[in-house]
Amino acid sequence: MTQPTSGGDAGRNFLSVTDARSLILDALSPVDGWERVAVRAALGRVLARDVIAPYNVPAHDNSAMDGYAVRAADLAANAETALAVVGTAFAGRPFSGIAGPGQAVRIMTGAAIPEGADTIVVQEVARREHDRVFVPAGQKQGQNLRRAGEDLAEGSIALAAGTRCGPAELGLIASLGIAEVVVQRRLRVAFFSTGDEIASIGRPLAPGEVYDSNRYTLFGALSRLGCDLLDMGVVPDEPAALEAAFRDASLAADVIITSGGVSVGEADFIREMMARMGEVSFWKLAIKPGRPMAFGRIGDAVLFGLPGNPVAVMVTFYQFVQDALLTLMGVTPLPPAERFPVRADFALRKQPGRVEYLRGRLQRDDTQLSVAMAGAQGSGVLRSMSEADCFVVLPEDCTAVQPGDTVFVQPFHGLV
Ligand SMILES: Nc1nc2c(c(=O)[nH]1)N[C@H]1C(S)=C(S)[C@@H](COP(=O)(O)OP(=O)(O)OC[C@H]3O[C@@H](n4cnc5c(N)ncnc54)[C@H](O)[C@@H]3O)O[C@H]1N2
Ligand code: MOO
Repeated sequence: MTQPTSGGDAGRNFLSVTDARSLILDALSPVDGWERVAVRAALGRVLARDVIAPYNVPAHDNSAMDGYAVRAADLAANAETALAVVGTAFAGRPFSGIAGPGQAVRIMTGAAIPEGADTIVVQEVARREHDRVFVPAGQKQGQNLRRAGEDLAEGSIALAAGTRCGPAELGLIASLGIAEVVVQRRLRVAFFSTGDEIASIGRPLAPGEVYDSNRYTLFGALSRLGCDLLDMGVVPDEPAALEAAFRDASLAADVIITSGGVSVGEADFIREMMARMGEVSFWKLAIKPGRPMAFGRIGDAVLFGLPGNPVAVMVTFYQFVQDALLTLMGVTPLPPAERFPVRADFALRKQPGRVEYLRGRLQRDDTQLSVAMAGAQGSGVLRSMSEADCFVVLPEDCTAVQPGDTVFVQPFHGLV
């Protein structure tokens, strides 16, 4: 395991984002269990076994263009060559004869290359006169041909175990004639919100209450990952209720995600409860937002105690929890974090010693991409999260940003 290092902040030994990620990912391995599903049902699922190509793809040498299948040896180097057209090859209806010396076969895209032919001349350059075709000089042997096994050789790994299936993978599996694949079982994730001030939607707010948004955000994020969800609602700040919720969650799920109660407030029983029921570390991360976070285990379940602030939930989910869940789901390798440099269109002062995730909006003019702030940056302001399309990631040592500076952004597309 990586040794935690100080994230600065006046030497208060905050855990850095990099170390927290390593501590989490090093502690996790894929859950056991697989099932066999039909190709369509594999969308979003993780392959538990390699998919092996049962035959060559393409299965036979075939034409990449509509035109004429010819023998390169027949063609004159510097002059037009006349050939006798002896038949036609269609995709799915091959020419049954042989293309002999001085002969050509009319051929359509995808049709098998007739025996004897080795080159395709596209019809746009050929001149047809009755049963003869005139081929101009300058053709290259083997042109416009797709070779058998060019995409995948029989017996080779078409998709490795650990691949998460998207549309391309479904198509690839189908192209091999495979109807079912073996995938990892779905991850079971239990989640609840904590806090006496948190009200579920569907009733008016009492004074001092706020509606529960975190459970809806988490529902969205977890649903996209294809997890089996156990939504346990809002659990009040009462030891007996919290204990029952943790016990039930740890028996039913692989992962428990909570929000709220991980800081140091007087009503934050949840910290004590987590510590008593399992092996849980409480971290102060060198990050903003999302500073307090808990990670560990209760029974056999992996626990993430996320901070209560709604944007802190999203930042910690996407910077830590998502890759942890993908690891438990068996995804390997993890998709690389996409980051790219753009010009800042804003000014900002920043405390050193922590990574800040700002909500940004990418803007394009004719020549370059830049990023503006997406609105108020408080860690409870979900509106700017909804208006943003990227995180602007300011590293620990950054102390200020001026318009025109280069900053790194992490686009939501592909992340969220
Ligand atoms: N003395 C200190 N105070 C705080 C610290 C600290 O280090 N020392 N950290 C601050 C930071 S940063 C955060 S983030 C919060 C996180 O604290 P908790 O995890 O204990 O969260 P709560 O106090 O329960 O809630 C914080 C905030 O978020 C609202 N909230 C909570 N749950 C929901 C929900 N499900 N839906 C919508 N909104 C929710 C809650 O009402 C609070 O406003 O602590 C700081 N304090
Ligand atoms: O860092 Mo807290 O995470 O401000 O919201």
